[in-house]
Amino acid sequence: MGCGNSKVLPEASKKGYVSVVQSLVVFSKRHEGDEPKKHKEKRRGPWFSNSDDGPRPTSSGRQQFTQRRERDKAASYKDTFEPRVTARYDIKALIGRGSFSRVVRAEHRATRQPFAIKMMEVAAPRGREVCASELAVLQRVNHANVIQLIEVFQFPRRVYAVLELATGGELLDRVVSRGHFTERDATRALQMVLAGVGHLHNLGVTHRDLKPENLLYYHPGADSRLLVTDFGSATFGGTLAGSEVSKTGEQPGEDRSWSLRTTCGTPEYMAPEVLLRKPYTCAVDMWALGVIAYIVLSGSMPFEDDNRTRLYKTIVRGKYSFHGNPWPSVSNLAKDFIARLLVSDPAARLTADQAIRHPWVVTMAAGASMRNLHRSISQNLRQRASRGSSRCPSSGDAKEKKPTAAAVKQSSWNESDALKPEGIRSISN
Ligand SMILES: Nc1ncnc2c1ncn2[C@@H]1O[C@H](COP(=O)(O)OP(=O)(O)OP(=O)(O)O)[C@@H](O)[C@H]1O
Repeated sequence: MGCGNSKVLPEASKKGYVSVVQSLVVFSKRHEGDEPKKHKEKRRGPWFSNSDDGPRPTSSGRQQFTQRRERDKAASYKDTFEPRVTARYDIKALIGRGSFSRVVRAEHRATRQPFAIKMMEVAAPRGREVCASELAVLQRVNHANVIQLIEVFQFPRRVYAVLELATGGELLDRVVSRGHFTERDATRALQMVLAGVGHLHNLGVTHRDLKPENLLYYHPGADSRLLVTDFGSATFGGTLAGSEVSKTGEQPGEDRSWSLRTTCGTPEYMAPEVLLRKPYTCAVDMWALGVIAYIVLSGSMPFEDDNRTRLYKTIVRGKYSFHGNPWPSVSNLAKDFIARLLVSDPAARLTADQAIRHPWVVTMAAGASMRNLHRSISQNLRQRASRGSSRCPSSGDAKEKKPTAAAVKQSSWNESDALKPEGIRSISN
């Protein structure tokens, strides 16, 4: 993930390893209207060409080379897949790698439907914990804006999760590639994310690693759903009073503690209470959504510093500004929306249900197209990308990953970088 590969992992499910579905789960037909069908697989080009006119054209020679390389890689990965998996799915190409996973594009042999298969290494305890968190959540969720789990194959050293295949690219890729981006476009994207996150929170799930690269479009079409993905840090717990889970009257159990403590996530998106090592709730996701809204509207980060200690201090102080382009062109309502999410006091932060009803989201999504913010957003992202590339040499893994996330892709929390809890506390005093 970006520059750093190590992260503090969230706690494993106290129930131990989740029971996984080993037989085919009937694929829900709920989104028949927007199946990807013949949408082409997203080309993994860089965000920026030399001009502002969009991605650089790719020569057919280079395309052939890339396709050949993809095929070769797929062939080598295919060999490592369990025969029971390859008997049902034809492995087509490697999509990317995570800390404990490989994601491939695959085709169901009988139906020819495309899927993503996430192969998770579970031999080591850390990988097992991440896999358990991810599956525990994915087995519960069912929402148009959350990636859907289709089926799971479990083996002693590896678990294969068959997922909906998202071919539309990451949120920011689309912002950049459109050539035109308005507040209306931003609210449409945020509405979908808020709907997905609201569903998670109502189920008692806190995602804990919301960031633009974990928001994927289902297909490249303009009408695509946006999906919340990557549940490796997610957990049950942190539910706010009034959510469906708390309304059921269930008592907080071992697995469903009402406040969370583990420090995990990606530094630039971490809420102050996480950095302060206070017990926290799903409001941390709403802070992250405030950061995401800021980025989507400006191409810059509200909290940013090469020095992590200074970064954490800035976050804990809740210090950010709406200075520089394109902020003078952005509506006050949009700024109000962000300001109500980037609130240091988690209890005063908007919930997902409140945020989706914020006047900016409601009126702008229904309104006419507004000013084009695209040029400033692209410029800011490009500046970040060039700064980032000089301070974050790519790791071996990064080569396999989409280069598209370069500008805002952030390294995950690294314990060795962490402020001592007392250090952070002294900031707030
Ligand atoms: N269902 C999916 N459809 C399409 N692409 C996917 C899907 N799930 C994951 N990916 C892509 O596969 C790559 C690897 O994802 P994965 O979740 O394994 O790791 P990660 O989240 O990037 O890293 P980490 O495990 O360190 O958090 C990412 O680029 C991600 O966008």
